[in-house]
Formats: sequence, C-alpha cells, structure tokens
Amino acid sequence: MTGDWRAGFLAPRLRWVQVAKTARSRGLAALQDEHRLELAACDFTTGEVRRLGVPTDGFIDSAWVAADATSAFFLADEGGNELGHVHRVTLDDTNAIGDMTPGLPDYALRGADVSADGETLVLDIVTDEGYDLVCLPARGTPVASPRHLVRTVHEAWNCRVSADGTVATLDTTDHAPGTRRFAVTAYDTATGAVLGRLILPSPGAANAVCFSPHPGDQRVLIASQRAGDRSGVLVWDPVGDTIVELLEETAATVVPLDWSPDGRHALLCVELLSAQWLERVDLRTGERERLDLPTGSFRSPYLRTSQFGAGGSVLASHEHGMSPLRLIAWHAPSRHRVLLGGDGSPDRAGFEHVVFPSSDGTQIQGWLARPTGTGPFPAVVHCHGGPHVSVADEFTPAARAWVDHGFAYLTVNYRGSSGRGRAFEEQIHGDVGHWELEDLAAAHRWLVDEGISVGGEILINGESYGGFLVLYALGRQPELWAAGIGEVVLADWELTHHDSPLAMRRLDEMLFGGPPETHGDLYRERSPLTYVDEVRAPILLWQGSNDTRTPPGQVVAYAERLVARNHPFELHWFEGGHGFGDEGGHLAHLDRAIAFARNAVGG
Ligand SMILES: CSCC[C@H](NC=O)C(=O)N[C@@H](C)C(=O)O
Repeated sequence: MTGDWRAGFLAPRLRWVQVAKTARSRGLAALQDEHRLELAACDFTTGEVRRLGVPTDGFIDSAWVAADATSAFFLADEGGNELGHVHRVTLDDTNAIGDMTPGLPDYALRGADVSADGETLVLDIVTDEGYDLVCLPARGTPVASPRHLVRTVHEAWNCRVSADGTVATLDTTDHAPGTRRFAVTAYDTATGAVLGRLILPSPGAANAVCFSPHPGDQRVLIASQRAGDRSGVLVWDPVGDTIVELLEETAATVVPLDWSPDGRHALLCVELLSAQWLERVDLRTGERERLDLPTGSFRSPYLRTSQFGAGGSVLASHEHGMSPLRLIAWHAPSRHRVLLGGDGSPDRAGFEHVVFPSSDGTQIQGWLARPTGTGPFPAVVHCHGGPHVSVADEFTPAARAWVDHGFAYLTVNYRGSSGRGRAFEEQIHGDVGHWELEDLAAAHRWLVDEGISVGGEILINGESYGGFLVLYALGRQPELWAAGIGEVVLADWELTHHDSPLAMRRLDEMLFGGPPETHGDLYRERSPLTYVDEVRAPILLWQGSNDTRTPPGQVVAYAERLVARNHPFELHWFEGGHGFGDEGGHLAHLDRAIAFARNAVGG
C-alpha cells in the first residue's frame, strides 16, 4: 500500500449520496475537496455532479433532497456550531436559498424528511425546551411558524413522513427515558394526535426507516433490535394497527435501508463483525437475495447509505479502506456499473479484517493496515467517535498516510460500538470508559503478540468520543501508550455537559445514568481531567473553536493542567465545529501528527 497518499487525500471525492424519492435518477451529494465540503446536485444518468456553494458538515442527516429533486434542504448553522435554521436551496441554475423557519429561534436538528408527494416537510428540532416535531409546507413561501405536532423532553430522533404527508413518525424514548431503546410514535400531521406507538419488549428498540412509497399506504419499514444479538425488519401500519415481522437475524446484524419505488422490495445491509453486504428482500414472500457487489462497505451510521435507484436498480454507495465512495448501480446478478465517484484504483489492497480477544474473552473486531515487510512496525491504534457507531471497511486516507510512513494502523470497534447487538452497545452505560480501555489494551497486546509491533512504539489516536478514549487511556494506562493524538476530544464530562446544548446533554445522561447534579462522582471518576497528572506520553490535539459537541472550555481546562505540570503537548485550534471541513487543514494536521509520532517513537 504505497503511492501518492496526498493525492488520494486531496482529490475531489464524494462523502455521501442521497437519491430523490420520486426522481430516482437524481439526487444530492456531499462533495469533498482540498478546500471545502459542500452540497452538490447529481444526475446519475449523465454523471453530472454540480456544486451548490452550500457548505455541509459531512453528516448525511444535515441535508436532504426533495422528492422530485427540484430542491434540497439543509441546516445552515454558524461556523459549524450545528445550531441554526433549515434552509431550502433550489437545484435549478439559480440555486436560490431561503430560510424555511424564519420565525423560530436557532435549533439543532435530529431528523427531517419530505413526503414523496413533495408537499410536506417534517423536522425534529431541538432547543433547550425539548425535542419538537414540526410540520410545514415543503414548497412555496416559507410559513412564519410551522405546525407544532409534539414536544418531548426525552431524546427523540429521526422523523419520517408518509408519501401523502398525512402521517409522521418520531423515534421516541418517553416510555424509557435515558435510553436509546427507541419506540416509534406515529402522529396525524393535521392535528398532532397520536395514531399509534410501536414499543418492542425491553431492551428492544425500533427505528423508522421510511414509509411505503405509495400515497395512501401508511405502512412504515422498521429496523428492530431485541434482546441479545437479535435484529430484524418489521412492517408496521400505525393506522391499521398491524405488524408484519419480515425477518430476524441472530448471527449477523440486519439494517433495513430503503423501500423500493414499486413497493415490492426492501434493501438491507447485513453486517457480520463489521463486514457488510447488501441484500434485497421481497416484501410479499420474504425471499432474500444477496447482491453480487465488490467487497467493502455500503453504509456508515450518520455518514452514508445505499438506496434503490430507478428502474428496479440498487444504487450502492461502495467504499473500502483505500478506495473512496463509488456509486455502483446494481441491476441484476453480474450486471452492475459505476455511475459516480471512485479514484480509478478500487483494487488497491485495503484493510485486513482482524479479531482478537479482550480481557473477558469477548471477541473484538478491528481493521488493520500495515506496511509491506515483516515488521515490527510502530503502530497507531485508532478509536472511532460515537460511541454507538462502528467502523466498516470504509475509505480512510489517514490509514494510507500512516502506512506510507512505516506505521501499522489498527482501528478498533471497541465495546459500545454498534452492529454487535444491544448488550455489546449498552455494556458501557453506567461504566463509561471501562470496557473500551480493556478492548484497546487488548488491541495493544494483540499487535505485540502477533509481532506486528513492539510495546513501546504504539500510539493511540481518535476523534470525539474516540478523543475521550485517547486522553482517558493516557491517564489510566500510562504504561501502554507512546503518545496520544486526538481531534475534537472530550477531556471532562461535567464541563462538557454544562457547555452543551440539550441535544448533546441527553447523550451524557444516558452514558452516566443521569446528569452531573445526581451522578457527579461518576462523571468525575471517568473524566480524563481527573487523571491528567498520571499522563506520561506526549499529546497532540486539534479542537474546533465553534464545536458544540466537544466544546472548547473543557479542553482549555485540560491544557492548563498540562501547562502547570510542564508536560509536553500541542493544542491546535481550527475555525470550525466538530470536524475539519477542508482536507487541506486535515492534511496539515496529518503531516504534523506523523512528524510528532515519529519523534515519539524515536524514528
Ligand atoms: C459525548 S461524546 C462526543 C459527542 C459524539 N461525537 C463523537 O463521538 C457525538 O456526537 N455523538 C452523537 C453521534 C450521539 O450519539 O449523540
């Protein structure tokens, strides 16, 4: 795995693609280049990708395309702070932009959808008052105030609206506050009346994926999680009060992604220890068909999905570790072709899928990239954010950079990651940091036992919740790590909680079992700031000045304690929110990180 990793990093690439519900040959994409990440209108037939001049943050849920692809909606925030208003941009030559909710205070967004008939927009907006499901016309002049359907103070995500706009759903937790064991609640969009609620037996969770494509049909495709490892697909009719259990898996995790425009099929992503493939299931017969597509990944929580295209096709958002997103149209076995994206070298060797035991015998999965030769190599153990997401075999240009500089790179789906069932995901609740550090120590041990690396040459790296793990590991396992590198890190839970909007505070309360007012001891016990004096390794950090997820104050507090000890560290600030918008900035960071790492391992 050698070559010009810089070019791979900086070449324009697609981060996600969305398909319009009733104009399936067109859609919306997030296009990344050296200088910016912005929205683009796509025509899958001609291959045209046209920039809209609208910046975006990389989350697929911060922007979405209208059903007929004549416009798109996005959250316009203030310098990356994720608080603002939903705007509409027309996808014609004018790209006219207008605020959809001019009468509302700034809000965070936890979901949005537009009906297949193009008329109705639903938003799940979050202010310090609570989570509000609102409904407004998707076309025409924005209304002064949208229709308010419901307010809840407990976490509620991911709203969906029926094809004719008469029924909306919200994934709610009123029945189980302080958890993400969601129920799906359906509302009449004219009156706000509750039409039905789908609550799976505890500790199950249900999430609405999408409504039937047909106006008048109020059935919803549901992703279900149940006790243990069980995951499945349901079709729920909140109006007719019926549930059809379409399929259930125990060995693998199955995630429904889309309902075909002809109503016949659902698209599924099946995941086995983070290896993914796509299947299509016939909604009448339950017959499943695995799509013959290249090895790699097809979805990533919050970041990327695959959907049905026009004419019965599937538009697969395919990536692997060393190959950027390609939109592949699958028509039938052995009949698929690339419509957009890629970099011309999808056959480049990528990640190795590895599994190793943690201290309690639980098998932990990771993705490894290593230089050619026998090693040992200095190594980077990477921790993803979330924590309830997982890393698939997805494009990771940083991994290529590390490998080209002689480092092995191992990204770990530690305890708390999604895709391994509820027990695996929830094991960290009330015990934040404990199992994650056990699993990261296991990764360290495995790299040494396999002869891939040697003990004193392993660094730890991560972003967001992964950045929390970097600092927590440096303080709690100082003997293990040669250096720590973090982006948008969390150094203190209590300070973070107090500086965060409600949309983020609910995550902390779920992880700790309550707010700092009642669970302050645990917040302090599991905060890196508490262990800052134990840290031995040098630290390199990047933080966004407008970040509302891992706000600046808590990192400043941590840095002040390092200064007081005269401990070697660097803290670099960038203008932005919870991540780099420009790959130029990201690349400069990586250059610095590699030089810093070489220095730390004496290279
Ligand atoms: C409290 S950890 C930092 C917030 C976290 N970001 C990255 O790890 C985050 O945004 N989590 C989201 C996805 C959430 O679960 O609410």
